[in-house]
Amino acid sequence: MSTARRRTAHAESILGPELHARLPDIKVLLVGAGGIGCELLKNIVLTGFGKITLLDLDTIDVSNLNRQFLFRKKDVKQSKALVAAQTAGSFNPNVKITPIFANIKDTQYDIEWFQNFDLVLNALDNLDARRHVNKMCMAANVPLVESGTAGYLGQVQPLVKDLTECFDCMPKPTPKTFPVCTIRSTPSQPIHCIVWSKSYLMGQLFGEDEDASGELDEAEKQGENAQEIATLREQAQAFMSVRKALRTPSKDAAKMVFQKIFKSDIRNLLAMSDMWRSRAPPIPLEFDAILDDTFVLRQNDPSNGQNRQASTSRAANGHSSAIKDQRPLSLRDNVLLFVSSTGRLAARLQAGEEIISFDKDDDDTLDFVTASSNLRSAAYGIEGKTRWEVKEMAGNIIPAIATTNAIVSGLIVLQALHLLRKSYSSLRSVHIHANKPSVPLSAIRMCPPNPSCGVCRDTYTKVLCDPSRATLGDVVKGIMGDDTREVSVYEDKRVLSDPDWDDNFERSLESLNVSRGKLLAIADEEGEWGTITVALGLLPESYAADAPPFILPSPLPKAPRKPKQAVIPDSPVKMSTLKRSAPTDDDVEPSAKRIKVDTLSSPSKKQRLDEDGVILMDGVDDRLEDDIIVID
Ligand SMILES: Nc1ncnc2c1ncn2[C@@H]1O[C@H](COP(=O)(O)OP(=O)(O)OP(=O)(O)O)[C@@H](O)[C@H]1O
Ligand SMILES: [Zn+2]
Repeated sequence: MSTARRRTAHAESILGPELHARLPDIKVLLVGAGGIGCELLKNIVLTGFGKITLLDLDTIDVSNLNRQFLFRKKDVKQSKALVAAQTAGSFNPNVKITPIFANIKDTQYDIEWFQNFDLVLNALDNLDARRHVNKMCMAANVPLVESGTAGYLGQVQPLVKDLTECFDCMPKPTPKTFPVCTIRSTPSQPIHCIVWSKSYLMGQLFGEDEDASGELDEAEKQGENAQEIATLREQAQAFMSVRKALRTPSKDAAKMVFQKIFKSDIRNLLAMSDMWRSRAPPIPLEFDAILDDTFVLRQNDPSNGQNRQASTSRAANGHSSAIKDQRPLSLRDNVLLFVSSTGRLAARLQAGEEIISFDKDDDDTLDFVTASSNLRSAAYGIEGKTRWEVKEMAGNIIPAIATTNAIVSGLIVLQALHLLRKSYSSLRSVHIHANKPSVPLSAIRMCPPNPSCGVCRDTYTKVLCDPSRATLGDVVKGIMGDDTREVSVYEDKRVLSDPDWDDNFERSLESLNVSRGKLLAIADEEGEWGTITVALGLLPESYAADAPPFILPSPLPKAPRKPKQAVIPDSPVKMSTLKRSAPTDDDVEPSAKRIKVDTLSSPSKKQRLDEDGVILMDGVDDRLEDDIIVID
């Protein structure tokens, strides 16, 4: 037996000769080369897949090395796709892995590009990219295996257009929320202070210069304490001056920010005596006294974690074995960290960075959030957290478990093989509970598509065009042909026209920022007929310059009549309940209302908070599970 034969003997006997012989020619796209992606790449290479395209936008971080076994320390800062392809390529001399170091959302990865593949495997970590790939696969009619893990939990879901539900068939659960005043003025847990610092304070100081009044008006409408809202409004005004200080070279900017946030704002809140009848009032912090070690926060207060830490921190500092990030921080440590991180962030603003938002891997922002959330906690008598803990909580991290990734990756291959065999009745959505030995796996039959899904029920078609010359009207009228129904046209969440407003019809697609890779949705105004979604591609190079600047599909697509109503059973665990994926503004039902705009404005603060998994004002009783923000 030759070496090559011996290498594949097991795979061949498991797969059967027919499928085994096909695998070298199957073109598979693997999106993501992280925890699942590395494991899955190894699996598909060893199974015998021969033509693999591996795409990932990121570079290798030291923190990936504990579970992304295709990477070594020497590879840190290199492209994940390139290194993974190189390492796994050596496992099988017959495999061709094409690595791509890019974002799957880049417009060159359009429907035509997706149609090059027989199968797509997702190994992503965020909802936005997952939804994008789902849409592209539905439009290109390429089967997709979706997957995700969160600690001990995992899920694998094969998705086939017209046969199974797609990733977007079911609305995603709303993120966990906190009422506005819990975040803004009455925190009771460390997480409230962390969310305040990460989502509110960072935005106020280092984010876009915008007005919080809309959000506060809304809070007032919802019946929140009017006096409290008025105070919050005053605070918002005062933020303007500290924002300015941070943007001009000054030694005292950090102290000025400190005085405003931890002294005057707290004093203002204290003035509202009725707020503190049933709650312990916060204590304003004294900058100089803390640095001199003369500040007494709360005497004999057992809940005062940070005073306790203050007394032990000297000892902890002295311990050479103490791990920096896990060291308890005293009040003084937090003030020093606040000053240094505010200084670093201010320097970045002055060097031209316009907006700085929290990123758990950006030390300056992590230090700032650690220090400011701990200082706020101290003022409210809440225990402090170490930098390590803040990173976990603010980064919404559930520790990744290599075993769960390995189980998921194995199951992805099994589902992929069912798809290639077209044994659709064998397809299963599989849920993994790796910490429940009695029922570690549950397999569920696939649900049919949700008839009112705004993604997989669309009729997809393609128009090739020169976006600088073709107009919106060319495409819409061309696709509608002699059909005279009233339609609205959308690109993502933008409304480009509706039956009473067709001003954009004369404009070129380019001027509307609609080009290759974008999708135009033509929706029936009455909602009786399905939506036609047009994928835009480029004209062939040989196309005559004097011919019309677009090529319409032939025959023209016809959307089916929409069913009256749809009731689809929910599946027990949704991919979206799996963590480690930040929700985006897309985190709404697919058919949710769209915004009528010519140019998209920047997201509001409210929206940014939503993206962080926090919606202001909802359910006062919402609680956190294990101090982790379950965000989607
Ligand atoms: N839009 C995208 N295009 C291409 N690759 C993406 C996109 N979004 C996410 N990814 C990749 O998907 C992979 C997901 O892997 P994983 O969940 O293990 O995340 P990680 O970044 O490696 O680890 P962690 O987030 O836990 O530090 C990452 O390598 C990430 O770069
Ligand atoms: Zn769907």
